Amino acid sequence: MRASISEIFYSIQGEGLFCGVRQLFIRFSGCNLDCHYCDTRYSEKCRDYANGRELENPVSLDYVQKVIDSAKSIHSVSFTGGEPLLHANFIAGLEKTRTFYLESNMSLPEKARKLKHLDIIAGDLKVREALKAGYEEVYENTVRSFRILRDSDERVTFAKIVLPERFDFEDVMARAQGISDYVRCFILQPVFGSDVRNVLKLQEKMLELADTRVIPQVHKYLGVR
Ligand SMILES: C[S@@+](CC[C@H](N)C(=O)[O-])C[C@H]1O[C@@H](n2cnc3c(N)ncnc32)[C@H](O)[C@@H]1O
Ligand SMILES: Nc1nc2[nH]cc(C(=O)O)c2c(=O)[nH]1
Ligand code: SF4
Ligand SMILES: [Mg+2]
Repeated sequence: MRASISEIFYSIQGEGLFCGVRQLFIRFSGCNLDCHYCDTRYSEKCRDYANGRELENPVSLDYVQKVIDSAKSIHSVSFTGGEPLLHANFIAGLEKTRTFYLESNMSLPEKARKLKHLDIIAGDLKVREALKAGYEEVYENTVRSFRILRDSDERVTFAKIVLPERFDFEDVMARAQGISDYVRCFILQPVFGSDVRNVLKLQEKMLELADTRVIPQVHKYLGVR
C-alpha cells in the first residue's frame, strides 16, 4: 500500500489542546474541501525533513512505519494534510507503536470509521464562511464523524473552530451545540493574522455550552514548521 505524502517533519504541535508537545508530522497530500483560508501547499515529492531525504511519491507503508518506529523523543505522531481521512486505509495499515494523533476536517464519516483505534482526534468544525459551497452536507458528515470518533476513556477528541474576522454567531453556536456531546472541549482558532475581537466574544457565549479556549497557531509566531 502507498500514499502521496507531502512532508514528514518534527515540530511542536502549534494548535489545539496539545499545543507545545513535540510531534512527528506526516502530511498527506490532497484534500476534498477548499477552505478559503487554507495555509497548506503540497510538494510533488515527499520531503522527509526528519531523515534528510526526498522521495518519489507515492511512499510505501513500510517506509512510513520505519520512520515512525525510529522517531525520537516525541509525544505522538500527527497525521495531517491535506485531508488524512482520504488515506484512512493507509493509516489503518500502520502498526500503532506510538500515540497516534489525527488532524482532520471530519467530513468523511465512512473513512473515520476505519480509525477508531487512534488516540487523539483534533477535528475541525468548519464554519459556513470557510466553504464556497456544500456546507450543509459537510456539516452533516462532520456530526457523523464526531459521533464515530467521540471523546471517551480511550480517546481524546476535541473540536477546533477556525474563525475569520466576521462570522454568524448564532450559526456557529448552533453547529457547536450539534457536536458538544462528542468532544472534550472546543478550541477557537483565529484565521492567522485576523482580528480576534469577535472570537473572544464567541468564547464568552460558548462557555455556557462547553470548555472553550482561544489558541492561535503558535508555530507561526515561533517561526517553526
Ligand atoms: C491544514 S489543516 C489539515 C487538516 C484538515 N484538512 C483540517 O482542515 O482540519 C490543519 C489545521 O490548520 C487549520 N488552518 C488552515 N489554514 C489556516 C489559517 N490560515 N489560519 C488558521 N488555521 C488554519 C485548519 O482549519 C486545520 O485546523
Ligand atoms: N507546528 C505545526 N503545528 C501544526 N498543527 C496542525 C498543523 C497542520 O498543518 O495540520 C500544523 C503545522 O503545520 N505545524
Ligand atoms: S480541509 Fe484542511 S487541508 Fe483541506 S482546504 Fe480546509 S484547511 Fe485546507
Ligand atoms: Mg499547518
